[in-house]
Amino acid sequence: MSASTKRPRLKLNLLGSDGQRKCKEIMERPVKVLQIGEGNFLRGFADWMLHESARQGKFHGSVAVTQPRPGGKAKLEQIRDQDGLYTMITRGLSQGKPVERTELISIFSQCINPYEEWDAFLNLAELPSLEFVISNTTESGLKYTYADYIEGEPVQSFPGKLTVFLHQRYLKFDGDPSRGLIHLPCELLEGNGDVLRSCVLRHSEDYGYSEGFRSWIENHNHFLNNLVDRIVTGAPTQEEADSLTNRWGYEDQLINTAEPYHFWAIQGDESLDKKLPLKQAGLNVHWVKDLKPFQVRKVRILNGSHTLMSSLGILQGKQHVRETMEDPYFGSWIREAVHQEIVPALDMPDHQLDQYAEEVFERFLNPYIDHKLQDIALNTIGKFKVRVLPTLLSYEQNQGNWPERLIQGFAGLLCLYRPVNTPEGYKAQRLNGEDILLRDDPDVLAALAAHWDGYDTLNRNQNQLDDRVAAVLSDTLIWGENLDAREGLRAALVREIGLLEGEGK
Ligand SMILES: NC(=O)c1ccc[n+]([C@@H]2O[C@H](COP(=O)([O-])OP(=O)(O)OC[C@H]3O[C@@H](n4cnc5c(N)ncnc54)[C@H](O)[C@@H]3O)[C@@H](O)[C@H]2O)c1
Ligand SMILES: O=P(O)(O)OC[C@@H](O)[C@@H](O)[C@H](O)[C@H](O)CO
Repeated sequence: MSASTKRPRLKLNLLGSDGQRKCKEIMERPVKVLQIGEGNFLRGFADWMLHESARQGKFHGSVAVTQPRPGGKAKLEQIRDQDGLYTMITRGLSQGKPVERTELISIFSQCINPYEEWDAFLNLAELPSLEFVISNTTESGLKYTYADYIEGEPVQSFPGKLTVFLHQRYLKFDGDPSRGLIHLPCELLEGNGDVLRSCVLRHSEDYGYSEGFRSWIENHNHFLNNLVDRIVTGAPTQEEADSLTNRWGYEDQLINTAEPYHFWAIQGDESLDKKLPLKQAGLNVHWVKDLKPFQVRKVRILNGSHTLMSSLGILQGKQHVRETMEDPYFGSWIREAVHQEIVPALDMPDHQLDQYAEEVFERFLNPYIDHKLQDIALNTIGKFKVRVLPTLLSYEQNQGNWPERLIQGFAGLLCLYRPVNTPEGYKAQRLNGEDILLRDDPDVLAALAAHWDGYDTLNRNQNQLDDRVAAVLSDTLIWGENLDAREGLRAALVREIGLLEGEGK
């Protein structure tokens, strides 16, 4: 029997009178935010920020949390069961020093399952206090999916549900411009605000809503493009959870963990910080005119170095980001790749980028996080095209030669992605001969499998390798362009692949 089964579940009445008073003081504030999504990320990011601002007496509101899809009601029930309370543990290194903070988050005042409580969900739309909609439904949730709306029945998709919700608000307040909402979709898509707005407009046509409604959406609702950045790692191990249960005297089923670093860039006027006082609460939130530099910086440096290290690291038998960073060879290699090749290829002041890169390395070395390379490697080809390839190409354009380490990373990707179709899916071999499953676009994997079919690393000659690399690089289905037309790229890759194959023997 685990230690946790002997203890009561976290509830308001388990807290001392001071604890209850502090939590209630926030939870009894009017609902200002509709939250669509109850996942780890939002609870470890936006809710944690709103709680901090509320705790400081700056944000005078609370959050109504709702689940975004019919499945997964368990998490919402856990939230309800714990009176909306959960514990947030922030830990890692900050400026080289270990940081650990435990906070009880009490920002949820309502908890609604739209698939069972459709009317209660729509009633939230009529609240005069409501100002914001914050969502995170992964990249799969923020998209248009045609579906009819049958009055009284819940809409399945997130944008479809939001459209009906907004229509209810429009009718309730007779299209009052001041009742429009501010939308912050946190999904990691470029132009996330624009995407959500266009989904809502398409659904409003599908549902036959009036021109007046569409104009209210376009003119009086603000869909803000934004970029979120924080590594939120969710529940701790069962062993640690049991030990915390014993220490606290109650069980919290919703413990969440995250790194200290947090960053939120929102494309919008800074005056909005009066309504959503996050920056003034000292949080690392930036209201910006142009989100693009922040997006490029994060995608090329943080996500780019993740992607770059994942293929080479997996090929060489590494498991985690920290382990890769701590390896004397790989650790220096990734730092040099960022400072000497990624940063110079970006059209931004180097000192700011170098500083950001150092923060990223510190995050990668977080002793509390085991971030699996194989998780990062999910859909690597697509990620490589967005996160690494543009850097490689602009470096060559600016400097007139191919960047050594990015070419090595690309060669690593080409060596790993020689898939063989098996009953379990497309598999590849590491340098030590071990099989691993590749999780990528099946059409791309099939094309790569065909290009490498029959290739034998032990008995090939230079021309055979050259031919195979030419076939892969010129495949526009894989890269979206003929990369073999880029002068010198094939030769540089063939050289590095030759070295990697030599190492593997
Ligand atoms: N965890 C992190 O460190 C981190 C950091 C930055 C961004 N993100 C992004 O946040 C997203 C969610 O991560 P998480 O850690 O909260 O995961 P999670 O599994 O805890 O939560 C996922 C949430 O998305 C919803 N969802 C999933 N598929 C959906 C769909 N098809 N339609 C509607 N809703 C759907 C789930 O119901 C749940 O609310 C990821 O896509 C990730 O890219 C995560
Ligand atoms: O989440 P993905 O799969 O798109 O990318 C893998 C990592 O690069 C990513 O999760 C980062 O850790 C995250 O984007 C940090 O904010």
